[in-house]
Amino acid sequence: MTNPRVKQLFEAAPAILPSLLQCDFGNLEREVRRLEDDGCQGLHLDVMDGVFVPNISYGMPIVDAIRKLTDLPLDVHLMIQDPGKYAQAFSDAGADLLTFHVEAVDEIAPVIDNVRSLNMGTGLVLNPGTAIDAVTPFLDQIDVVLVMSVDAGFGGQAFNPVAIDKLKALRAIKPDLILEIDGGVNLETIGSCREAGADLFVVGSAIFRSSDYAAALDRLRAEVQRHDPHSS
Ligand SMILES: O=C(CO)[C@H](O)[C@H](O)COP(=O)(O)O
Ligand SMILES: [Co+2]
Repeated sequence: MTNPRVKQLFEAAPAILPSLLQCDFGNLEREVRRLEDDGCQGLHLDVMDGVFVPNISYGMPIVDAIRKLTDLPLDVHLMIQDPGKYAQAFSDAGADLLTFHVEAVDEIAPVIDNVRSLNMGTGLVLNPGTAIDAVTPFLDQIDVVLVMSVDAGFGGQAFNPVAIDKLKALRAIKPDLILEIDGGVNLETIGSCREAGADLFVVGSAIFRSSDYAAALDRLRAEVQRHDPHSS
């Protein structure tokens, strides 16, 4: 991995990545500063097109605005049809790690090659109903598998435990693969994700519905530490 911000993010793992979907967009700079001050090691940006998922969030201009606000690694989760068509634009906007859904493309390999050629970290995303067989042929070509624990499209949904078995299976297949989990991750669910092998934890509601982000992040980090499979 040659992208220095992605390298920095992976070295920080296990790490919590706030999903900005539910942040206060009217005060974006204040939100980003708060998360930086609270010791976050990266930000998760959810791009939804109203086609691949039944919801629209934001696109390149917001990624670009956040890039100008911070040097933190930007993990851009594309929930869009035909992601390869937009890889260059998201690279230009400042994405460091670009993840796209296997369900959104007919041919996965050319999109991986496209993202890699732009020197971004590359990740494949699996919705809860998609088996890991969809990503296993590509594990040597990618940097991350993002396992969804909700159907992509909305924040604030309940955690689907099918993700736990997928994390364990992927960890068993490739012990050094970076595994990311997204959807319904909170104080009750984050520990089992860590035990199952997750390295990067996307958290939206459990941070942004709290009045004290720092305290919410500290509690989540303590729970990750408590469930670290490497500590006795
Ligand atoms: O990709 C996503 C939704 O499709 C978001 O990253 C995710 O939902 C985060 O929010 P929450 O922690 O509230 O589930
Ligand atoms: Co996401």
